[in-house]
Parts: sequence; structure tokens; C-alpha cells
Amino acid sequence: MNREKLIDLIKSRGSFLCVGLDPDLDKIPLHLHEYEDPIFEFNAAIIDATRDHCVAYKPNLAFYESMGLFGWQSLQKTIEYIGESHFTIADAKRGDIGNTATKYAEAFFKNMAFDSVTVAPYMGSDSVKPFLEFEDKWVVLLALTSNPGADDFQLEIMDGGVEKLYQKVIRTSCTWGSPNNMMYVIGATRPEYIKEIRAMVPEHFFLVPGVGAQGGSLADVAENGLNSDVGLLVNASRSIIYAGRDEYFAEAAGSEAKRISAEMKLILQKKGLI
Ligand SMILES: O=C(O)c1cc(=O)[nH]c(=O)n1[C@@H]1O[C@H](COP(=O)(O)O)[C@@H](O)[C@H]1O
Repeated sequence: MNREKLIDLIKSRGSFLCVGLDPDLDKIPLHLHEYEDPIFEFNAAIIDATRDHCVAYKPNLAFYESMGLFGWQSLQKTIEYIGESHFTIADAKRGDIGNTATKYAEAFFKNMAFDSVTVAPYMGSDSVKPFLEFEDKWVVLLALTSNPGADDFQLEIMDGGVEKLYQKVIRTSCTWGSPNNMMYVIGATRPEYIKEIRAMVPEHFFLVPGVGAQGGSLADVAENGLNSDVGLLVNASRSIIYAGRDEYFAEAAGSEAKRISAEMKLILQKKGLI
């Protein structure tokens, strides 16, 4: 999906919600275990219930890879089930030397029809650029993550310099691609940095995880991160997909997605963006 189509989708739906598909066999309702592929059944029900309220889906690969071959099959079926109506993010956090990176890119962009993949920048430009060679496909680069460990390196000034690591990552990487094929991961748990990062890269989209289960605030993220193209995809995984744990789990997920997207619509209207 190209940038224009993504922006149209967001503005026409009045939502910048990304639903994280992080299914865990220990958490999905028991009655689904009777199906041949419980993970896919769970995802399909969540997708049916949420698709009108969100613009993107982000399956996190760990939840599929942990189940071996069956997990990969569930992922493949899930991505086909979503189809082309939504922006899709393979949350794989890949990063390796060039020829290996090309194979990772082929895995997600050719073998599976994902629109984007999360990539770690720390092996440098040759580990990221192979992902940027595919038309209408995106790199979602880790910049300032939502977890407490971001303090260990990302928020540190390295080697007596003046920049923090996440600042160097953004300043260096923003020339590798363009706002048409690169986004940045900025955690919702660190809203105080979003404004500064928006000033550094005014046009890029940010994928913002960390609202819901990790406690980040949608209002704070929007206040600091919106740009004239909206420029945000805000992800929530557990708070949506496990909003209900019984046979009405899909309805509960749909209600939670609807609630968040209604809040987003109000924000966009107030800012005059829709
Ligand atoms: O790349 C990510 O998506 C990501 C980056 C980050 O900084 N923090 C973060 O939580 N994530 C992912 O976003 C999702 C957050 O899930 P919830 O906390 O359940 O909403 C998980 O799939 C995480 O792996």
C-alpha cells in the first residue's frame, strides 16, 4: 500500500488504529481449541469484529513462530484473510547483513503479502536498505521503543557525544528511505519525546505501540505526534484482542476497537484533519 492510499484510508475511516494480532493459545477462549487451527479462528473473529474500526493489523511473529509450522500456517491464512483493505505490518524486528536482509524482505513482501516489516537499525544501512527496494512496501524502523529497556541504550548519549542513540538512529536513517517507504517505531510510553522526534522528521509516519496494556495515553501521543497527513498508526494488542475472554470475545474486541477509534475520530475532527 502506498502512502497516498494509507492516508486516504485513515482519513476516510477517521481512525489511525492498528490492531495487534498477538494470539496466545493460553489466553484464547477454550471453545476455539476444538478447531483445527484455533489461532486462525481467533484472528478471523477478531478481524471480522474490528475491521471497520481500524486501518492496520500487526501480527507479532513471536506468537506464530513459537508454534512452529502450524504458527506459520496460521499467519499465512491470517494475512490472506485481511486482504488488501488494511495496512499490514509483520512485526518481526529483523536486521542482518545485506544478502540475509534480502531474504527476510522476500519472506514478508513476496512470500507473504505484508505491506511492511519492523526492522532493527543497529546493523546499519546495508541491513535496512534491502527492505526498501520493494515498491509500495515499508520499513518500520525501531527508534525509541516502549519498553523500560529503552533506557539502557536508546536514551543514552553514546561515546561522549551530544546525541542520544535514538536521535542518531533517526538522523542517520531518514536519508536511507523516504517518508513514502519508512516509518519509525516510537513508544506511546514516552510521549515527552514524541514532539521532539516529530520536529526531526515532520513527514514520516510513526508506529506507536504501548497504549492499553502498557499504559500509554492516546491523547498525549496525538497531541505531540500528529502531522497534516495524520502521520500516526497507534497500535493496541492485548487490550483489544483480550478485552473479553469468553464466547463473546470478538464482540468485546470490536467494542474496544470502536471505543478507541471513536476517540481518534474526535481528535482528528478537533485538529481539522478530517
Ligand atoms: O515493534 C513493535 O510493534 C513494538 C515496539 C515497541 O517499542 N513496543 C512494543 O510493545 N511493540 C510491540 O507492540 C505490541 C504491544 O502489545 P500490547 O502491549 O499488548 O498492546 C507487541 O506486539 C510488542 O511486541
